[in-house]
Amino acid sequence: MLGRYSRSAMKVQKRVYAGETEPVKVYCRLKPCPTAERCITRIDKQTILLTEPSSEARGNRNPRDPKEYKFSKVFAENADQKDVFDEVALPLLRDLIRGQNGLLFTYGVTSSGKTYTMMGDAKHPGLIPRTLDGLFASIHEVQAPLCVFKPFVPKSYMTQKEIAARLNGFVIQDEYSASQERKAQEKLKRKILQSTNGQNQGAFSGRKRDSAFPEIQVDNFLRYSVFVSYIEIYKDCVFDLLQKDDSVDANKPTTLRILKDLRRGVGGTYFVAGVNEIEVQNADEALALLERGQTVRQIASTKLNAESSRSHTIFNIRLVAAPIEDGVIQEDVFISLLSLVDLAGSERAKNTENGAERLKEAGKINNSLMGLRVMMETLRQKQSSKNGPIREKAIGGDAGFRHTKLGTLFQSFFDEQGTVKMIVCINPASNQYNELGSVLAFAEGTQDVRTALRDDPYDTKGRARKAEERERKRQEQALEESRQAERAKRKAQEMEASAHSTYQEEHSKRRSDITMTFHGFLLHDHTDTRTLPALAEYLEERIRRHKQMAASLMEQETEFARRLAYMTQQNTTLKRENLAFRAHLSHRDDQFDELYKKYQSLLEESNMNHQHKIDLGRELQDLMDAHEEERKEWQRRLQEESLRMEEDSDNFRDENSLEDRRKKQATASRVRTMVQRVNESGSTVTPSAPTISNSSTLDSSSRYQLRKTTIAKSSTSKKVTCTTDSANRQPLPHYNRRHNAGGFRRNSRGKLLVQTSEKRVPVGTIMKPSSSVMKRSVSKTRLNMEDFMDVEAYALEHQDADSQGNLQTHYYKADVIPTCSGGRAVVFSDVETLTQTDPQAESVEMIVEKVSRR
Ligand SMILES: Nc1ncnc2c1ncn2[C@@H]1O[C@H](COP(=O)(O)OP(=O)(O)OP(=O)(O)O)[C@@H](O)[C@H]1O
Repeated sequence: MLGRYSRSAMKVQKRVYAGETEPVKVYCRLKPCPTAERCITRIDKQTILLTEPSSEARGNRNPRDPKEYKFSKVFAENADQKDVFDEVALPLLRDLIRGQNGLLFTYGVTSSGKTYTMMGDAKHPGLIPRTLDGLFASIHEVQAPLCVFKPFVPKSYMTQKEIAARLNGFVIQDEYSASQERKAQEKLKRKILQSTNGQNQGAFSGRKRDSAFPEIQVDNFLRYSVFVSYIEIYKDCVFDLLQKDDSVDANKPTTLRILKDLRRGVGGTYFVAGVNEIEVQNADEALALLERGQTVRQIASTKLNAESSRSHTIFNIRLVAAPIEDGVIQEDVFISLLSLVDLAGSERAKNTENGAERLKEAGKINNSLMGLRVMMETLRQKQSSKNGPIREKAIGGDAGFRHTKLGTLFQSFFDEQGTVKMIVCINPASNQYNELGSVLAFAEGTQDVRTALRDDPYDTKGRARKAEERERKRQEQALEESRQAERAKRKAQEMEASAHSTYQEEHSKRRSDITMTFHGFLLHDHTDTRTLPALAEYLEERIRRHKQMAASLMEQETEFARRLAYMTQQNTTLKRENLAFRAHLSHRDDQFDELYKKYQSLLEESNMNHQHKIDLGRELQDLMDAHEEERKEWQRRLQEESLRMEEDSDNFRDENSLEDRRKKQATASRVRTMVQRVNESGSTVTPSAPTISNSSTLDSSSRYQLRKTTIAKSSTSKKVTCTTDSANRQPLPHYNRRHNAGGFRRNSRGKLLVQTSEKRVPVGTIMKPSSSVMKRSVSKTRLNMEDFMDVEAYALEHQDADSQGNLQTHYYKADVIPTCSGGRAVVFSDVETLTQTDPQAESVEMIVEKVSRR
């Protein structure tokens, strides 16, 4: 619960300076109200009275008492924008130029004039355009060239501590690098400004400008630059309204990226990481960016289904300054920030339109506004205790700043970092009564919160100390130089004296020569014709020598002047080279940074790859180990198995050897009886001719019966039948058309080329193609390519001997197919083999012989 606010703040009116504290100043601005009935009356410059409207009071059993609220100043309904600027924003602008941070926000119910106060329009420019105009009017003579101040970019070799100390800060660039970046910066600005398709652009360019600004003292020993950024906070999400990469078109609502990272930067102020901050050189540029931001906001809000007034906007002006010495801007950079905030309208949920989304939105807005109120109240309570802490940090960070994005960004200003001011905008119409009580109570209570200014923000003491130090060094140097000059002078005097004495000696010698000679010229009278010509000759000689000496002196002078000019020229060239070299060096530095970054990332990648390689090696080793294990296991099993088989076969052999011997003996006696019988009949045994038969009639029990295989051509079934003994009956093979003696493509009508061996053994058997094919065949022993051109089939007859020495004739059959390149491909499709054996070789005697040998 928020407590009641006291008015003690009003007592603290005196201006405070660095190291001291001051209360948050709250101003009240009344919006012109056309209706007659109103609930707010301005009593005096600082007081307003809130009265319950008669319409409300009639239905209320307990009518509320009128209540007075006091503020730093109450602007009447007819107060113009300039009045508000002079009273509220001008001191903040002064502070900004003095290096102090400042926060100014407008607060109030929807449509109470917050945006009007902050922005205004071309005819009535609000606080932002006026602040920008005032700022540039003050610093234009001491403005640094564009891009001399460059936002700090962390380098890969910096430690986290070094980075943290300079985050969101600036560095100084040399002229060469600045000129390199200038074009890119201009291009970026153009791109951002053009990206709104010119919508709403330039409304402020024709704004009404004040003829003169109150003079603001600037430090002439500093050089300034201005950077602006513009963000929106909607439903506690931060959006960059100057984001550079999206073109903004009313027909194509843009998507604003959410920036999540709020960080503490240099000087302890919070900033939105990744926000686009643009250097501007005049108020028009800054306002064009502001308008662009507003257009983006309107277009984006259409997409978000939100009205622009449902979000908070923050326009940040950062003034960057650095001392200049001997025309060179020094590295000591000072930054001050002025945040101009247009808060979303505070309204009660019951006043919002129906709809869950709207209620949620209102809830978020009220949350952040309520967060703000809670923060203020906590600070107020803590600070109200005697010698209570001023800084939020000293309070222990429990003031609730970091619960919302808005709170986090406001925190810096309550942390010994600057001045805070608030304008509470009031619509005095009577229908606003219910809203105004809480708004005014909060606004009045906020005045009890104190903030502290930064102590010596431009480090005036430090700079004075440094200036003293420099002066001391300069004096010491001057003293040393004067001593050296004295010494040199003395030496020069000595040298001069010695030269003089030498000269004197020489001169006196010459003089004495002359004098001596003169002594010889003793004129007796003007008719002394002996002395006078000699004297004239002597004088002429003297004159000639003088001329010679003058010419030599002139020559020496010319030579000296030439040398001096040469050295001056050399010096200028060297200076220029030195400058170029420095620029080059800085460029190299940047390149080095880039390369170092790349090197780091490659190193990381290589480390990762190395680790990956180690992991893969380990995996491979594991797999190999597993494989080796498996192989050993299999070997072991194989050994076991072969041992077992050996044992089995030994047993089997033992069992069968007896049986075998018995069978052999029986067979031998049977054959012997047969032979005997044949001998008795007196005839010889000849193998029977092959017969066409469907079955064997031989004794199936005999292991040595003659198997007669007959190949027959059945005219009806065209099947090859194979007769075997019934015990070893095999499944009947099927006839394959390919094996037909034709064997070539069925419908082939082309010629057949038969290649036979030169030393062909005539077989004269069945292995011949069908007669129709044979009629078209050509037989050759040696072939060349042309032979294949007009044939469709090819047969190769090949003969050799088998392992028994029997003749084998192979008949390879192939189709000859033309190829696309005009050649011929030979595709073998079949082979017939005929083995011829001698039936005599298997005579009964031989069998008997064989059997008896076994
Ligand atoms: N002091 C004033 N003088 C003249 N017109 C005003 C004044 N204050 C506000 N207005 C007008 O009132 C209307 C609403 O004002 P404005 O948009 O500034 O309200 P707001 O508080 O910013 O609303 P929201 O919370 O919706 O953003 C505008 O048309 C504006 O021109």
